[in-house]
Amino acid sequence: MLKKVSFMGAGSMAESIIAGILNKDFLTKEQIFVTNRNNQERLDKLQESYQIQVIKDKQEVITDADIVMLSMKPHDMEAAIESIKEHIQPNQLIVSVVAGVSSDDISNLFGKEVPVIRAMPNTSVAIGASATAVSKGKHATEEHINAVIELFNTIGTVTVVNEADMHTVTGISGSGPAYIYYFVEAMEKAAVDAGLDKEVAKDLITQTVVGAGEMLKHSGQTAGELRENITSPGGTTQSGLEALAFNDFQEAVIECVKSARERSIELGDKI
Ligand SMILES: NC(=O)C1=CN([C@@H]2O[C@H](COP(=O)(O)OP(=O)(O)OC[C@H]3O[C@@H](n4cnc5c(N)ncnc54)[C@H](O)[C@@H]3O)[C@@H](O)[C@H]2O)C=CC1
Ligand SMILES: O=C(O)[C@@H]1CCC=N1
Repeated sequence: MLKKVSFMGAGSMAESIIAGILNKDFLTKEQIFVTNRNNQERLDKLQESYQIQVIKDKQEVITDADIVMLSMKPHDMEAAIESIKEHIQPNQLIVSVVAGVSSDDISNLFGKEVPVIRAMPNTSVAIGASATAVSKGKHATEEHINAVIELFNTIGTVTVVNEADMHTVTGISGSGPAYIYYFVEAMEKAAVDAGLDKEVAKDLITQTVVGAGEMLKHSGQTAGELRENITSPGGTTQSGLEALAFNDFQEAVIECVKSARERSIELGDKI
């Protein structure tokens, strides 16, 4: 049973997770503590929005926390860990949502064998719809990973992966929502350019993405089968898909995921 969860980092990911777990009543606002590097205005805003415990003093934030959630950018991790490492106790679990950085490197930064679980959620945690992948570092136990699965299960699905696969996961489901939004932006632009009202376009495209997602989840068919069902020979879909193929859509998406994956590796290597 978690009594206190503390966030080191108060940016968009921390806020999304906090919003999600409060929404689902997984923790109360009295149990969530958050700090950041040095931005009191941001902490005040989070306090106002969620009535959580915002505290400037990093040691105070982590004291007695069952989970310390590292939610800063990779390049800020070293300084953040430096500021708390003396005060971390052996019974405290470190959960890192930071892209790229391995659990071994995190333990090394603490300078002790702290249990580390890595989690790669996406911003859909805010509405309880994340696809989160989790992996266990070598000093973490089954009990540790189960606690983290339970937390992220309240705000979406959870898949356990080997840590070596975290770079790929980051490239698909961590960054993934942004690719979908980029695709939607392009669809909206095409619709508006063709004279459709912006709001009408937005509503139609949004429901199209939601419906396609539901079909992927519930129809029992593969993406390829679902696509083929829509594609009448000589019809509009075929014509549209041919334009995508002519413009190297698949290659672009494959490059996109490869590039994100490689960046995750690079971010980890910098530690
Ligand atoms: N934004 C996203 O969709 C996702 C982000 N992530 C990971 O989450 C992490 C945070 O990302 P964002 O929230 O987007 O970044 P952000 O830039 O919005 O927030 C970073 C936070 O870390 C704080 N910080 C920096 N140095 C610190 C220190 N020394 N001590 C305490 N706090 C410190 C900053 O003040 C800020 O509040 C990144 O490592 C990213 O890889 C993971 C999955 C998805
Ligand atoms: O862009 C990033 O580095 C982070 C990791 C996954 C999503 N956002």
